[in-house]
Amino acid sequence: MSYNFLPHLAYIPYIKKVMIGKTGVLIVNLGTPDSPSVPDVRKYLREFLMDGRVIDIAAIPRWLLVNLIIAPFRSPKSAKVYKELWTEKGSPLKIYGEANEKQLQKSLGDEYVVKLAMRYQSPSIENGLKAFQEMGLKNIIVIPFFPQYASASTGSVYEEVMRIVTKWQIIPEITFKNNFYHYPKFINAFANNGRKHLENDEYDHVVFSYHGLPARQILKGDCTGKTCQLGSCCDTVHALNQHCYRAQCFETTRLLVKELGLKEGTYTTCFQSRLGRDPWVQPYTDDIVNELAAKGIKRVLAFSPAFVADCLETTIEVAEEYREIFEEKGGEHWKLVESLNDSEAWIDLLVELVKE
Ligand SMILES: C=CC1=C(C)c2cc3[nH]c(cc4nc(cc5[nH]c(cc1n2)c(C)c5CCC(=O)O)C(CCC(=O)O)=C4C)c(C)c3C=C
Ligand SMILES: [Fe+2]
Ligand SMILES: [Fe+2]
Repeated sequence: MSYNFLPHLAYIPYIKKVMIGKTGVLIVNLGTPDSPSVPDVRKYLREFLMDGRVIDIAAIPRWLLVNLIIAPFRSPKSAKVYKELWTEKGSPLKIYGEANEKQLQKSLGDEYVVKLAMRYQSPSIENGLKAFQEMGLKNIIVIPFFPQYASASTGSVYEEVMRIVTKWQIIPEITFKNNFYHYPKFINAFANNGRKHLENDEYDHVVFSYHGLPARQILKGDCTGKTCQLGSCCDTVHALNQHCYRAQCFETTRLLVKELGLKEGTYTTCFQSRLGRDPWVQPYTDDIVNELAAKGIKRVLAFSPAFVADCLETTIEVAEEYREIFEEKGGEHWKLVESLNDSEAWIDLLVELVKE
């Protein structure tokens, strides 16, 4: 029997690229504009807000709302704020994401291939997955950088990953990490960042401010249709409300409070970044800031545990805008606890999420 060896030589260039047996780790954050210019911010807001999981109304009214109202009017205002946030190296959300990609790759070693993706703008989920596909990886782990599950964040990342891989001939094993708000490594990492402030300074009150969500998005996720009334029902996480974003946020606060040894009555959970006129999950952070100042509270430490990297929502909204409101109303000191950013503790948690 003759065997022609030569055609196989044609595969040699691919042998370098194909990494059979390795695991791909796609770390995904929300996304940020390419630059703080008005056109780039407009492009980002359009892509972000046209996502039906973010503005969950019918496609035509959503298109009209985003393209005729929100994007044109909000982009110049948001661009101004992004300019304030921007550093020489770019947007903090992306800088920390790129650092995390390198740090996690180093910690995991060459059995894994780590790639950063953004749900909106760049680097895209599509390009990250395409790179994994070309490498012929054994399996893929997707880690959305959102500690608590929400359809608008984690759910949207899942949908985008599935939209892409359903077109593939071979779909490898894919693991999605749904949330990690209750992992001791997550709680300890945030608590340790806060503890440094609490030990060095006096505070009268601690605020835990989470990204808000339209109330209906939570109610739509209630599998029983009657478990969640957005009130004290979110005070515990149990089998029927385990995916309720608001319940997961309250549980995050409880675990942080326990770790920090805070006394009842000295802390508040609230929700920031309301957009539009529909009711969002309550209490609203701006109301709480006003109430605390009116009660004579002078010194507040603020945590933002819905974000794993400092970004517009923390550095500008929590650290600056709420501080300004608080000080205008008679408060004296308002301080944001830094996020997990590029800390070792965050990378340790990511390693646990990959290896568990
Ligand atoms: C309907 C609107 C919005 C929903 C729902 C929403 C949910 C949601 N968002 C995050 C995380 C981030 N959001 C960020 C910015 C941001 N969010 C919205 C609106 C909704 N978010 C807007 C319009 C913006 C842009 C800022 C502005 O123009 O004012 C960011 C910061 C990005 C950055 O570049 O720094 C993050 C992160 C989560 C986790 C979430 C659901 C729980
Ligand atoms: Fe947001
Ligand atoms: Fe709930």
